[in-house]
Amino acid sequence: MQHNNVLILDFGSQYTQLIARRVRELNIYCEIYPYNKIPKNLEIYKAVILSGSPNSVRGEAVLHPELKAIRGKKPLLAVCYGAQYLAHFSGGEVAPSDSREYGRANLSFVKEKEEFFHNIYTGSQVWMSHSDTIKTLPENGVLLASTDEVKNAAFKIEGEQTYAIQFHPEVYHTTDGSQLLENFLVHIAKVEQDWTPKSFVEESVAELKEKLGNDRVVLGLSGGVDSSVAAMLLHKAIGENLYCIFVNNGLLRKNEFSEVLEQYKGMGLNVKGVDASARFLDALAGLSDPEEKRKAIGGIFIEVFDDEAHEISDVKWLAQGTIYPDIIESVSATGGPSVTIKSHHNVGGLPDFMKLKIVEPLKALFKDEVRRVGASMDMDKELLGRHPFPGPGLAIRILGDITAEKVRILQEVDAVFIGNLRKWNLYDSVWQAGAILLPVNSVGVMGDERTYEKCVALRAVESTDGMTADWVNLPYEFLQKTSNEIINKVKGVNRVVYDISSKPPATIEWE
Ligand SMILES: Nc1ncnc2c1ncn2[C@@H]1O[C@H](COP(=O)(O)OP(=O)(O)OP(=O)(O)O)[C@@H](O)[C@H]1O
Ligand SMILES: O=c1[nH]c(=O)c2[nH+]cn([C@@H]3O[C@H](COP(=O)(O)O)[C@@H](O)[C@H]3O)c2[nH]1
Ligand SMILES: NC(=O)CC[C@H](N)C(=O)O
Ligand SMILES: [Mg+2]
Repeated sequence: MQHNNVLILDFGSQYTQLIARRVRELNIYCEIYPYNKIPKNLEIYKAVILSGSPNSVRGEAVLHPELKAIRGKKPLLAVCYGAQYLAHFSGGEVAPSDSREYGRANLSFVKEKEEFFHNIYTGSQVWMSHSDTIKTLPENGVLLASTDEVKNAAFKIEGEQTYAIQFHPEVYHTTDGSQLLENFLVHIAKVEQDWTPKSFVEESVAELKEKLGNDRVVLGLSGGVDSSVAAMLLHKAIGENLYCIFVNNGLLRKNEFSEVLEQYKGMGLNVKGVDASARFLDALAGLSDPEEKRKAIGGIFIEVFDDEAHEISDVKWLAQGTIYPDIIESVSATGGPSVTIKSHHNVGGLPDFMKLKIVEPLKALFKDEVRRVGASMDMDKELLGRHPFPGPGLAIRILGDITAEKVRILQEVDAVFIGNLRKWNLYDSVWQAGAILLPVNSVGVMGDERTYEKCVALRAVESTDGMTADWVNLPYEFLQKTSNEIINKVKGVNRVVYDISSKPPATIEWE
């Protein structure tokens, strides 16, 4: 994209995505690349940021970026590991600090009249997370700020637009972090703040027109935010050549298939609803292992898509609502293999027999940006505010094997829970919510009779991107009413529990 573009080089810090978010919040476009996969077309980047890292510049696991084409040639901001790297390999010294420094600190010295610290003063709170410390500055280093514990908390290199900070401007607890990034990017590097949802729509539509021409495209539409926004963008670009397919996998929420189809009617999209519930339920029969269930569902999704694509003559492309976190998660900074926690049904590419090319118009956006892009196209607020819902649907919320009866029970429970969240005006303050059907029966007493029925768990989390999450402190009264209503209304359930686990160590979905 021909924007004022910022390059973030990732050394594996858990905060790299946050740097990108903070930069985007300044309406500046940026991209993350692994430190050892620096893009060749460097001319499009107006500034470069080096992230932190779990590695140490002193150990054998030091990560060496190739900075020849960057250092001294482009404005450069080095954070934590990045700062240590600049110090250690340019004539300074990095050593283990006497005590590890995690958490809050305050700037005790800030060099006056420095553009880098414009509007930031002594006392400003910063967030530290390091165990090495910069003992001496590199050649031509000029001290810009200190804390009580860390003398060399910020420095610049005389004669270059190179700045380095030991603390993390990207985390919320660094109070003036955004100001600092603005000082560097806008005031020093002169990057323009021209990246807005509206400009994104205009440019994407133009790019899609160019790329797709008169080709036909199929898109899996799920009723969720990502695929709906992707559909609107594509529709603007290629109109009737976009064929949307919404699959009823029999694992959707109660009435979701018909409601979502209805909702799409007003949007001018060309949507086909395909009821494949029997195929999915057949494929799932007898499976109770979470990964086996996920793989079976992924397989049927592909079969259904393939069948549908064959119905339309001359389809060339498959469009997907993939978003940025999906991409970043699959590239590891250090190139090492990361373990598979869950096989997402939509990740992993297409089998060879499907000869379609992939188009992913949202692959550079975070979820909240997708919502803003949707809003700038005047899409329905309710649709944009929908909680994420996993493609494998209720199958990963019914622990163990799946039967039509279990799906029915869970649909009813979920409908009461989500309905009540809406009634109590809690829906929008929760990032995602759902109910889980547990594979246990427990004893109860209803109308003087013994029952031996199912137990359900309710889960509601707050999060920004689903990578980490915490359970929501829902009002007791809400939980009480909801639990009552579920047990009274849903035959087969006699116990309700509330999940109070954060992610990590738990995940949002139970399977
Ligand atoms: N029932 C479905 N029918 C057709 N395609 C689907 C269905 N469920 C999921 N998909 C496809 O899988 C992709 C990934 O699903 P995912 O849930 O991550 O995104 P989403 O549904 O678009 O948005 P959200 O995260 O808000 O639920 C979707 O973008 C869509 O292309
Ligand atoms: O489209 C999807 N296909 C999947 O296979 C899948 N698995 C989990 N999720 C959603 O991802 C987010 C994180 O979920 P976990 O904490 O359970 O990994 C949560 O928002 C989950 O709902 C999925 N979405
Ligand atoms: N957050 C970081 O970048 C830490 C850098 C280095 N691993 C240290 O512990 O000092
Ligand atoms: Mg979804």
